Amino acid sequence: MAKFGILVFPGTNCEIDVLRVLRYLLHQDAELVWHTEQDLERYDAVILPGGFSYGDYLRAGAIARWAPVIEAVYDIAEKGRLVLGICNGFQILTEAGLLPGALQRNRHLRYVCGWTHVRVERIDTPFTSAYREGQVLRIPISHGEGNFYADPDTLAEIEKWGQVVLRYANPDGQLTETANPNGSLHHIAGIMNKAGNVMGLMPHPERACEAILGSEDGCGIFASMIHYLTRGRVFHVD
Ligand SMILES: NC(=O)CC[C@H](N)C(=O)O
Repeated sequence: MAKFGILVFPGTNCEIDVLRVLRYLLHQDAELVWHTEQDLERYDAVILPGGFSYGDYLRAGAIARWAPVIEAVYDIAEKGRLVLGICNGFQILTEAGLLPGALQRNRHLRYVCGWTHVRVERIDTPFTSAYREGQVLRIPISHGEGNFYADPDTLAEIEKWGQVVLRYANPDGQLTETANPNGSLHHIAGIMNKAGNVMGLMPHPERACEAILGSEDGCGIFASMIHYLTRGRVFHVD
């Protein structure tokens, strides 16, 4: 069993969904952690869930990034523990400099909420080993600022290091214009750091872990993390 800390900032709203998946569906030790916490040493993995931390004032994630708990996130990331940012959590991780690039307002300047498809680009990571290479996942999105941007040099480096984990695609895995819901460069939906222990993604895998909710495709993210943490290595299912 792995021990997960789920960070909660004022305005976070997806923490119970993540807690439910980890505790009741996947039977892990998981608990909520308030943003004032300064020590995350007791967790194998930390998740920054979605929401509207500090009301998205200034920019989504720009204020949460200065919360006391973020210093502790730097510490455990440095030690190679797993850190996953979902939606607003991804925004906070880019603001904190733990992941490259930025999440700008959606290209059409509208909030988008609905189902999307993402193609798994890497399966040799602690977050995606439960999937098949090129597998297309059906996972919902819900954001106003999900338009991934990086300057040309940073984007080239992200691609060169193979840091793109998920790209928006159509159900056949093609990177068509209409499959990109927010204008993200290179269809980027999820990236990791160079070390491979910090990942952020805009889609909400915790909302796609039960068939009754319309998809179980998101569960592989959490299952991969658990496998990595309990077996100590990346595992390929097939
Ligand atoms: N679901 C979320 O985490 C929303 C993220 C952020 N508040 C946005 O609108 O972009």
